[in-house]
Amino acid sequence: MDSILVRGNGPVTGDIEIAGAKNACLTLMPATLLSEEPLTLTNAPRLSDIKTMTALLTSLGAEISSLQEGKVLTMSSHADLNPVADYEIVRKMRASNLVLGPLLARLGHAVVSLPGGCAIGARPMDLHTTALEALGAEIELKDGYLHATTRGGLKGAVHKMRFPSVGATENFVMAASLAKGTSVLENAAREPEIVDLVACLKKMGAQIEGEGTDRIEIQGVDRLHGATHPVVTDRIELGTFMLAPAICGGEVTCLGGKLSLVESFVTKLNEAGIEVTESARGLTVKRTGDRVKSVNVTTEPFPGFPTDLQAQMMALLCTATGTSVLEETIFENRFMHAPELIRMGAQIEVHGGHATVHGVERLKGAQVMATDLRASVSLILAGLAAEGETVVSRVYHLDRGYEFVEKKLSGIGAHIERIKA
Ligand SMILES: CC(=O)N[C@H]1[C@@H](OP(=O)(O)OP(=O)(O)OC[C@H]2O[C@@H](n3ccc(=O)[nH]c3=O)[C@H](O)[C@@H]2O)O[C@H](CO)[C@@H](O)[C@@H]1O
Ligand SMILES: C=C(OP(=O)(O)O)C(=O)O
Repeated sequence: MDSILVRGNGPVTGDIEIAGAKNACLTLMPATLLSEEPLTLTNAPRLSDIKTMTALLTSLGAEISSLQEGKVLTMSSHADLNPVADYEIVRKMRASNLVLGPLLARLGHAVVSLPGGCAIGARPMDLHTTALEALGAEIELKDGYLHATTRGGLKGAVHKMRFPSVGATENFVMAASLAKGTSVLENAAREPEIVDLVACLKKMGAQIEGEGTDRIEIQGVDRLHGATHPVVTDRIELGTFMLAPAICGGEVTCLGGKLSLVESFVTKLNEAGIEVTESARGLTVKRTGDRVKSVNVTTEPFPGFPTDLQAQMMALLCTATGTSVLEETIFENRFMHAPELIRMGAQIEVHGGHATVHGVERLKGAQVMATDLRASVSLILAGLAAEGETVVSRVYHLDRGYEFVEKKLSGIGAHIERIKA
């Protein structure tokens, strides 16, 4: 397994290009199952998760070509589709569950392996199944697979979720696009990736209103057609790279970055003493002072502070002046980077969903292990702020969500290299 070697760094400067969003691409790709006509995505990120979704959709009968070094994906689901999403692929990636709604809508039945828990939490599927049941699906768990059927197709309905789940919102919206009549989802998730999915579905002929609010209304149509759609900018990759100058000092412009994607995150960066300015090119981040100030952070559904930036923010706060408290409200086990940061000299106490970080002047390089995707990049960021060398092992997690990370960070002057296994 590859590792990443990072050396403590001086200030970073320059431009860094932000890719299309993993979490948008992973819901846009299954939308191909909703139509017989081709769906083309541009600005796709080059990630192992995208390869996993490609393998899953191919196993279901979709034809996918990857063009322009993976930046363009053309997909077509005109063939007879296979309704079974096999455990061997689904177990690799939680987002595989996003084929459930589209398969059900297109075929009237689907058999999708339960994705199971993962390092950051149990991540059940009840919000997905109850949302699809509201549309008339009958869903049963047998041998580790969700067996979903409809009698006479999906029917529009009003459904309120107990929590604004991102994935359940996406499955509901995709399924309801081909249901008979009007559907309303209340307490819907509002993430930009959902707005992006709806923008694409509308290009395919879907009739949807309210995306980006907590009430989405969908008027079902008989069929959807082909479309071409650019994947929205990855706000998590954006936030991650914005932290490089915040941690090392310097000035970096994240090309394509938009304030509207990362507002709550930028509020916290500003509180910590980091300057962020928006221009037509992107977001420019500058750290002028010596050390950042401590800030308290609570993760929340969008537009709140994203859980997917909590680990990286913790890396920054390890060297802040004073004490910060990070509260994780989305996932029950998302502080696994804390013991690794402690190996680097950080002073962190974790109690349930709270982590208290007492800032130290400097971290020290160490051998650390990546436990999940965002944890891995938080250790790289911490390594850039540390004295000496840090080796982050198990970086296959990193490759799920960050394309060419060594190249992108070296481009702004970071000392980082991959050690091939
Ligand atoms: C591919 C993708 O887009 N992944 C993102 C998506 O994951 P994902 O769509 O899985 O996240 P959800 O919004 O569904 O999960 C949020 C919370 O709801 C719980 N829950 C979810 C579904 C369910 O049926 N029952 C239930 O209890 C989860 O365990 C979790 O505690 O949103 C998360 C929250 O912003 C991000 O961290 C992930 O990066
Ligand atoms: C948790 C994440 O992804 P996934 O939902 O695909 O596991 C993430 O992107 O940080």
